[in-house]
Amino acid sequence: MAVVGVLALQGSYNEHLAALRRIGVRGVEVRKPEQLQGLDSLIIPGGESTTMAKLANYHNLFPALQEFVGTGRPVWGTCAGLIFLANKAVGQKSGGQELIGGLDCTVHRNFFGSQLQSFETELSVPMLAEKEGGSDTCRGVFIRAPAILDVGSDVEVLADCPVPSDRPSITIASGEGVEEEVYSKDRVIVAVRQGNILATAFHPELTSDSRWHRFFLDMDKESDTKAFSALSLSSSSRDSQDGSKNKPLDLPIFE
Ligand SMILES: NC(=O)CC[C@H](N)C(=O)O
Repeated sequence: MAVVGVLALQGSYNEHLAALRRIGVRGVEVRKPEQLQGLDSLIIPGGESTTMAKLANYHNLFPALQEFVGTGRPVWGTCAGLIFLANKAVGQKSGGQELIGGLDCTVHRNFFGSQLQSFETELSVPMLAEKEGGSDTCRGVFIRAPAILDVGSDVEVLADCPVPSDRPSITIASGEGVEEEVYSKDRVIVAVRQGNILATAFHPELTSDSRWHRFFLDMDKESDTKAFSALSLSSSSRDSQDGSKNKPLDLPIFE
């Protein structure tokens, strides 16, 4: 059976583990470098990226995480996890923070503003519907969310969303002082894929729609001949576990 690691330093790792359980996949908590060995793939959850980086440093996890991403095994970052995977992050606390990197994009850490500007919206995700069935939208739960300002040529954009009209202008502390941040486009990128790296600025693990978790597991199958026993679930049992088909998307999802 495929073993999916979930970085369990801080943030919504329990919700990811529960989402994996709902589709019959074993997730294991990762807190130490040696726990990355033997994993088929890794999820880096949302939370607070500066705190998570401090804890990752404390446990000397960065070299092992960078090596894991370098092996090409699937890695999915949600929210703070997206920030961790970006090659470049802006809007950081002064002094910045260490990143794992690997995803060729620039991310703004708190693009949509403070915790008070958290929101939910329906996102158009035709790719997800095409690959995993169901509706061509998904519920996007954005909690003091980052967004992706630009991407490299190898990065596929999976979803974007309108920039809220009440989005506050944000100042960025840089080495030279404080800069006003300007974003002039009316839409912003919130989900991308680059090879085996998946990143979402929102939290699919907080909804009952399992399709992002399925899509993540399917990525490895696509690029590798390894078979996930989780995916040998019959289509009827998969359908019966797919909250997006059988009931409205409910929040919150806790177990
Ligand atoms: N929900 C989240 O993961 C928020 C991430 C947050 N913006 C950060 O900087 O870490």
